[in-house]
Amino acid sequence: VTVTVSATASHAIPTTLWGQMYEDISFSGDGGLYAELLRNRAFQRVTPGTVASLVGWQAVNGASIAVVAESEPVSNALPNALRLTVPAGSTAQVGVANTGYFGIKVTADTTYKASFHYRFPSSTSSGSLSATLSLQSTAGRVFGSTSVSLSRSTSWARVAADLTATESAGDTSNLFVISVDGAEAAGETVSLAMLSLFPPTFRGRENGLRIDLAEALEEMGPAFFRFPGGNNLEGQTVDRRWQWNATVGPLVDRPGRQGDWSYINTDGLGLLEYLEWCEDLNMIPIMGIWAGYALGGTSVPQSQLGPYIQQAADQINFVIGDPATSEAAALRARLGRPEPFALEYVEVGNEDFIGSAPGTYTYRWRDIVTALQAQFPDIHFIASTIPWNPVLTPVPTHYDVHVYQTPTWFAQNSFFYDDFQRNGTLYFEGEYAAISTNPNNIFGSPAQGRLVYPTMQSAAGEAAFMTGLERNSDIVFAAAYAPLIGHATNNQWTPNLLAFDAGQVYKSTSFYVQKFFSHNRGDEYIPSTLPARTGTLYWSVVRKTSTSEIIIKVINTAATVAPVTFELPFANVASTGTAEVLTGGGTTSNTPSSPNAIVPVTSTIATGQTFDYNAPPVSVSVLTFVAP
Ligand SMILES: O=S(=O)(O)O[C@H]1C[C@H](O)[C@@H](O)[C@@H]1CO
Repeated sequence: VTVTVSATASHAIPTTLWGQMYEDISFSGDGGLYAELLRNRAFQRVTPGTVASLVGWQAVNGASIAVVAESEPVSNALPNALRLTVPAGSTAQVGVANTGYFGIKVTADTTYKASFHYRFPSSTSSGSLSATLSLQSTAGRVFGSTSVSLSRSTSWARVAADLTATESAGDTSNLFVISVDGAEAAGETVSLAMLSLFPPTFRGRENGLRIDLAEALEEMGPAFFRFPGGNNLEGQTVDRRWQWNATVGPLVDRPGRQGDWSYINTDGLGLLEYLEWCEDLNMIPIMGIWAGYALGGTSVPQSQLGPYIQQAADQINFVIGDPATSEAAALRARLGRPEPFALEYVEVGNEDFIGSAPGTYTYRWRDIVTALQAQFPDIHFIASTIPWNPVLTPVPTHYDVHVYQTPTWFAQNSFFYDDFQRNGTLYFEGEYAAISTNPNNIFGSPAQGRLVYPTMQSAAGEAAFMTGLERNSDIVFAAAYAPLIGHATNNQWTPNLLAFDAGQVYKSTSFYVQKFFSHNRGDEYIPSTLPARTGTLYWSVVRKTSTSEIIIKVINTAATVAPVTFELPFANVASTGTAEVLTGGGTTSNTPSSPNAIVPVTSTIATGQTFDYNAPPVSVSVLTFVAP
């Protein structure tokens, strides 16, 4: 194929084009990006006395443990506590252990920050009781420990201590243990609440993020961050929706909620943490507000939307409001952030094209946006229905389009936006991923074609589609693969851009494609010969004006080499450039057992006003060279 590149750019590429969609799904937040190591740390939303109430916890050396509804709870938000009773006659170290979120990684010379609230409901003895906090293997090998002194007060007290591991554990089957001397504490009962164990966090932020996951997300070079969902914004019922005000302030005041992906969310990673994360990575937030529809099918009647619109206004004011005029903004100031954050985009709901949602979105969108646009005239509100269906007023300026499909669909639909009318509307390709090879059952099981991890074929299909998003970035202002993160085995959705377990992060083929495009976005699009719409070879040409570089992305979805000749109209094209190439077997994935099966390879290539490039079978190539 010969590709003739035009001399002039057609449009500027929005700096917001490539970013991340995040929600707590497949333990991507609790147990993943959020660095808290203890599972069920505050017994939030559990029913005392049930087996589920003790998930993550186990007795040590004969202690009796149970989650109870505390007669005097540690806070209004946290009604439950773990009651630990030391049996009479014991001489061992007796206590309770947490197994973490499917394991706990222990690294030598690392300091962990432990803390918990406690009280002795019926203190029979006086004086203080020494307790040992330790990190140990399930076989009892102690990697690090420290001791704290518990005053035998009947009212709640908080203890915090650093715990340094002196050796690394061989695997992640480890426990965090709180124990007391059985003889000294025989017969005594202590209540434990709001327990926590943090490893070092990304940029050392308190209540922060797991370093290896955060660094992988940073490596992608995202321009925006959409949160808090996705389904996890919506709730199965109205009262289970995500509520911003329940996710800010001291952890002891955060009640948590039943998330929409089968597990309880601690909400320890909350609105303020999301906003600080956006600033740390220089990402613009695309913030979701709840829009009156719960996933179980309930829409709030139009006459009852008022309080929810007010809650959304407060959420926005928490982000950008003036502490002098908004209570929500004053709360932000009290939490240490008087100055506003940057916010330009607010998405109204999520996937309101499902079930009965479109029918009520007409009034939900109208009443919400009419009220909020008046209060926040500089915010762009994004509609989450199918574009133009239903017809909405006020007319949306932005739509969020989602698609989960096969690798072939993505390659064959890279011209999806070429035929869209240019009427000022902008599009957010808010969720897309090749998730199955079975066009007749996209959302089925692995046995039915569902991908467990991205493959080279799925990544190449997505890359082909992304050349179309780049070509149409005059109307596509942002795009994100979804889901972003998922636990390798304990998940509710596959494939995920990043997989992880307690020990490490696994970067997928699709992760590298997202990184390729994000790091090589360029700032102006240069038209060229159009690829065949339903062929197997796709490309896009951009210019990075700051370095006078031309960047050509070439995607070959065929199993055979694709020779391409590029003809450039520029005078001084460098004679050599670099090629970053991701290629491998079409069905090959990076997995926990083969984490680096397919990784980018960089090489030098010959370039010039006219040059040839052989795109390897099933490959994504980024060719970069200077052409001043
Ligand atoms: O069940 S789905 O609707 O397909 O769920 C999808 C779409 C939804 O926005 C997101 O939360 C989820 C996976 O990323």
